[in-house]
Amino acid sequence: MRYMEKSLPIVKVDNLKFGYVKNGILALKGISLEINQGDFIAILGQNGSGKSTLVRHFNGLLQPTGGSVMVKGMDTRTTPVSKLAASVGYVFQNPDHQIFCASVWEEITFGPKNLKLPKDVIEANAKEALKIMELEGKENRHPHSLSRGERQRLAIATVLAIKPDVIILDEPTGGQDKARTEKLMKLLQELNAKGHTIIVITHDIELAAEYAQRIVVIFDGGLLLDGDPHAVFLEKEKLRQTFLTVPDIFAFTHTIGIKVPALSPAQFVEDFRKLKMA
Ligand SMILES: Nc1ncnc2c1ncn2[C@@H]1O[C@H](COP(=O)(O)OP(=O)(O)OP(=O)(O)O)[C@@H](O)[C@H]1O
Repeated sequence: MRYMEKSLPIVKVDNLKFGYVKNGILALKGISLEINQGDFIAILGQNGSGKSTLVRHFNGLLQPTGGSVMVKGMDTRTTPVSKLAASVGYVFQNPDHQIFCASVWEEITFGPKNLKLPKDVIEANAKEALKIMELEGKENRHPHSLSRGERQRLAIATVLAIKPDVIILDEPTGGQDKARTEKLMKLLQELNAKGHTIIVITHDIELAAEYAQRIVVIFDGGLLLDGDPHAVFLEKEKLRQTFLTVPDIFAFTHTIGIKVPALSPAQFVEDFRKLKMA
């Protein structure tokens, strides 16, 4: 069921601060951000800038040290993680931090069972997720006997089986080849078109440019940039500060004076074709 309260942001982050107790690191230094239903966001930033720490607040894995995070109007500090899990699914950067069952089938049905979904819905969701992630026929395998790429896809499938409003993927393309990466990003686009809010953490600015409608750049625990890819890519100074380089095709088409610079080579070719036909 998609979130219908359109007047409210689906996730509202207000002056979020977070410090890790064990080493005293202040990972988030006061971030404010509103995520709307249907957004497709790429979160960029250097290693250790706070990207994972930020998104782990969205499903209650972490609780704010200061400020607040509201999900569908629910304060994550007072809402059980099990309730948040029905709305926000988080795919870990390392699938082995997520996978713990003895078989693929157990793994894929664990989340829906925990949410006490009806048996037939659990089965249907699990089968659909396995099909989408091309893991059919591997139901009885031990997850740790799968390849790294397959384990990554299983981790994604476990979240898809819950059908949460918000799907967060922490560097989902690690361990996937180019074809699979493209397939995964296209799948995320389809899920987005069905109303799911998609948040992808990535170091791949080209990927962000091609698929995301909004780019958020985190720098040293703070929000450096937030906007559509064109607006963000024009902020050269700020991007330089965090060692991000705009995609070559954007830089090229911007330099030669194209009014709306291309975000991907495919888009450039498409724009050029249209121009020729006009
Ligand atoms: N479990 C933890 N315990 C203590 N400190 C942590 C923990 N996780 C992250 N940190 C620290 O918090 C800061 C932010 O880390 P975080 O993992 O959120 O960054 P990131 O932008 O996701 O990095 P990467 O791109 O490397 O995944 C870093 O200084 C990191 O060392």
